[in-house]
Amino acid sequence: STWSTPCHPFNPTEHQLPLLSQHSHLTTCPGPPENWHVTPSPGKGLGVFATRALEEGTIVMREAPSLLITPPPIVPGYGYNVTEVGLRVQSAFDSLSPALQSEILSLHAHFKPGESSSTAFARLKAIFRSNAYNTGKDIGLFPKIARINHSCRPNAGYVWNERLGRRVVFANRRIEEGEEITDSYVPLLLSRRERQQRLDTYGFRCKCEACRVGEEEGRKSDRRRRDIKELLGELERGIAVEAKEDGVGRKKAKRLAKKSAKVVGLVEDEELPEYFAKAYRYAAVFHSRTQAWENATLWAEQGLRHMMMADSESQETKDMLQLTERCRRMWDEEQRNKTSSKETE
Ligand SMILES: C[S@@+](CC[C@H](N)C(=O)[O-])C[C@H]1O[C@@H](n2cnc3c(N)ncnc32)[C@H](O)[C@@H]1O
Repeated sequence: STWSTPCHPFNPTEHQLPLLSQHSHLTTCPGPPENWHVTPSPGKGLGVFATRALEEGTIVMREAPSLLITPPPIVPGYGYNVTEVGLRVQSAFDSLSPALQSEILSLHAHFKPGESSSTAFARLKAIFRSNAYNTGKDIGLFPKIARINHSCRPNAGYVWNERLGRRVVFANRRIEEGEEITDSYVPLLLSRRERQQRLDTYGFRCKCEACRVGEEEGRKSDRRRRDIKELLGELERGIAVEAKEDGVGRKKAKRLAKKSAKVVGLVEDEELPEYFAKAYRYAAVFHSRTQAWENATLWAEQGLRHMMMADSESQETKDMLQLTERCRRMWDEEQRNKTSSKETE
């Protein structure tokens, strides 16, 4: 990745290019070539495209926010006080270098119908609304990541990495050379209509491959996403409850194991890698509760692979590694017991 070489040490102020020019060894070091570039995307303004094939898990970008605000408290039933958000954005913007300010001002701004676009304040507010991402408890603008267009079946995932202070975008499946890199602006477990309602804020009609399908295929996709949401909710509640060792407990564990296998099938059919790690983890946990060690191990390994892509050092990933090791040990033991009982026969 761009940031992991000695040319780009981790430094929260690295976006302030004028400072870098004082360190000639930094500016003369060419660094690795980017694996993406920004170019027009028909019907979508600019977009980000892969300059070479990117294997699943490849980090596309790691970017620190250029502008970050802590939002005001949400007013119940109303949301954020928009003017207050705007004032915080303006004040953060005013403290930036001219280079960063002009990078931000070059970003896309979508104005709502009837909204004034005549003042600099109105433009900055619209830019923020059209491009910002939630960043932990804050909201941030990432000018490079902001060029990534939306898809309801995105080929890139992202996480806010608190330790690095960066948003990380990675390929969640193989991306071909020349293919547009996409992420999602809205929760994906909504129907086409609900997703479109949310995307109206950004001022476009989604024509991604998940939305472009015929009515029947579209209805199937809506149903799958709704089922995934319901099943994940049920499994989430089930995981919090210790499995009982009695007959009722075993029956319940079997039922949940079956549902976890079902949700894996659904996220795979719907091609939503964003939910793979979650689904594989549930499948591993519930199959371990039924002592189906082979399946539990295979799913744990898949879950671990996907969590490693997002953040190899997160607590979630460490917990998954432990679960994977436990499943492997238990499966090995099961194999050994089978072999020795055959030998004694
Ligand atoms: C965060 S910006 C993405 C980069 C933007 N295309 C640009 O030129 O800077 C969001 C804006 O991009 C456009 N956009 C993003 N995804 C799109 C899509 N799937 N179809 C059409 N327009 C899209 C919309 O205008 C949206 O308001």
